[in-house]
Amino acid sequence: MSRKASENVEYTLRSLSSLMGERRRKQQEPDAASTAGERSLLAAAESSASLQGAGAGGGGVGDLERAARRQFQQDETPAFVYVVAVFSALGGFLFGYDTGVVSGAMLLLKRQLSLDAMWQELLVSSTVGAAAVSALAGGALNGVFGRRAAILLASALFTAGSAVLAAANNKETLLAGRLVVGLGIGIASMTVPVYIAEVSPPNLRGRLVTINTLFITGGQFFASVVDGAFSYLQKDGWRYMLGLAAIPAVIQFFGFLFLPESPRWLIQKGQTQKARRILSQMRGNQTIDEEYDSIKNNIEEEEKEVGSAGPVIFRMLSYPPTRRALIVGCGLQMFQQLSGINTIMYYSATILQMSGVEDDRLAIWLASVTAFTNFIFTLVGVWLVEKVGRRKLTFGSLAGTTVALIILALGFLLSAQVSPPITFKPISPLGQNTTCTRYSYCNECMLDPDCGFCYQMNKSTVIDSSCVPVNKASTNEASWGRCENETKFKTEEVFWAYNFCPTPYSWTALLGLILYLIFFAPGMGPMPWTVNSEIYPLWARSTGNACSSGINWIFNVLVSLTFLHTAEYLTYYGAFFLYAGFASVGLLFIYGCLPETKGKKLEEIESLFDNRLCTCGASDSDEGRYIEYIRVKGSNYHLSDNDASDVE
Ligand SMILES: O[C@H]1[C@H](O)[C@@H](O)[C@H](O)[C@@H](O)[C@H]1O
Repeated sequence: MSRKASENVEYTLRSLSSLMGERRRKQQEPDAASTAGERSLLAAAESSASLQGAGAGGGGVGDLERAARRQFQQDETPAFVYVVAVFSALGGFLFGYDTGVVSGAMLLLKRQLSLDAMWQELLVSSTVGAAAVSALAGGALNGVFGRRAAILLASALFTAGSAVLAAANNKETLLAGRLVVGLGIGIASMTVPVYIAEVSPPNLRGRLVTINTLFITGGQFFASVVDGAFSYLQKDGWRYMLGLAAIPAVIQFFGFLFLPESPRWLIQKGQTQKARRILSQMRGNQTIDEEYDSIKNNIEEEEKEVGSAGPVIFRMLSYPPTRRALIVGCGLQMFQQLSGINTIMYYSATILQMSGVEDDRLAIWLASVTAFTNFIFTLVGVWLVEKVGRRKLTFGSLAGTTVALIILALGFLLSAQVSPPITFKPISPLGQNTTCTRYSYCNECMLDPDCGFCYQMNKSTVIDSSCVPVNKASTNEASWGRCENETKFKTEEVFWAYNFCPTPYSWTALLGLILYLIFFAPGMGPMPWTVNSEIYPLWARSTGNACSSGINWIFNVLVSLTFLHTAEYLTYYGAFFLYAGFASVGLLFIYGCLPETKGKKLEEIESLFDNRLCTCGASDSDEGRYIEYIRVKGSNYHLSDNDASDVE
């Protein structure tokens, strides 16, 4: 093929790709029209290329294009990108570990340090509260100091917090340690998905960001195993549980000393030379010119369009596409928490006990089966995200979650309906007033956190049942009476139920629990994080993620802190019906407002929010559309005129 012909083709394809890569200029321009425009441009380029090829001696350009296409398909993502993703996702692991481990640690801690209910609650929720604050503040941190610095800070906080916790000698020090760890979790939760999204190639972005949630659920599973293992070590077992997190934190810290900054952030800060080098490293044998140009053009255009004056959050709110993206991002995070995932995880031991598992330790181990199910099905999400896309995966997942919540609620409802009556009212020892002995049915007794149900079994019927106060130091036994201790359980042949009632319908709740995790884990678990990492333009990315992660943590605290009270007022089944109601509203929201971002370049995604909010359901037919950018010629690494600024 003649040189001239090949130059022409390169020119045509180059102008074509820059035309397509260009962000939508007019926000009023309808999506469908421009899509059609892009399609016809592609077709036009293809026909002009083959015409030129024919003119230049037959089939040359066709060959060239085919070769380019082959090359494009063969391009392999360098292992380095995976290394970077895995090291970053250690942040997710720590997030999961530190939020998961506390329930097991608390069982031992409350005995050893005689913690009352307020202190127990404080130690659990202080971490989540601190995470909310630092996630919100993490936006500014990320914007000014970069993603790498934020991740380094998060791992330093994790390490310091874990060391303080392992060495703590009183509850105040424990609280300080939990706060420090919480600050680390918040920063990691908002930075890691952004960082991974910014270094990933578009075709792998969803999968790599979803790996972060896989690490979160992996951390929760590992925490439950550690809890089980150290629960045998009654004295100081909690020190190991809380302190072990320092190991992955140190690994991440040292790893990140050698890992690079996000090239997109560097370009934004004008360090273009360094950015090119890192981008080349991340893309291996693929050309980076087009990606680099498109990031750069994008930043310049955005600065022109949105300006750079005033706080980012105000600019985001006054610019319709980012305002819509923010609503979608925060909405997704809010509905993730409102569907009750953390209540399910936290109370899985209780739900399992309800289904007939009476041994406490067995329930702790079975809770790790719950965490394992959450982990394994997140893996299904990692596999599905690039196949079915974010929108279908999230919608399908939430639909299944809603059904599972209804089954779970029905399980509790049935159990309450056939709740065994209280047939035996013991007299409390002198000076011990209690409300427990006033209840007439087990389900009333179970909803009172101060009381437990003590009963005997005659074949499969509950007999001689009473409601008595629970031992404050251990919910495994009553504070007095027939269920006072293990020895009495044997001599009196009684059983003790705290937080549940023995009924023949408990399996329904177990079925609901399993279905819940199977549906929630692949979609609603990871997608809010994944989608948020990609829907904001660069200038708004850290702030957007800070806000949405903050919302996630705020709703996390609200839902988990209010669960027991909600259950007290609405009963258990009422609480799960309420979550099912929230999840149904979430379904409408996702159907109407969540666009598909699969396969798109980060720079193109903003245009998905050009249209009025809640019109996404209408553009479903466009979902399968995929535009492939092919560069025929180009070099990976060269100095451009403006790059002289930061040559090292
Ligand atoms: O995506 C994660 C994941 O689903 C976890 O299991 C849950 O505990 C978190 O709250 C959530 O943000």
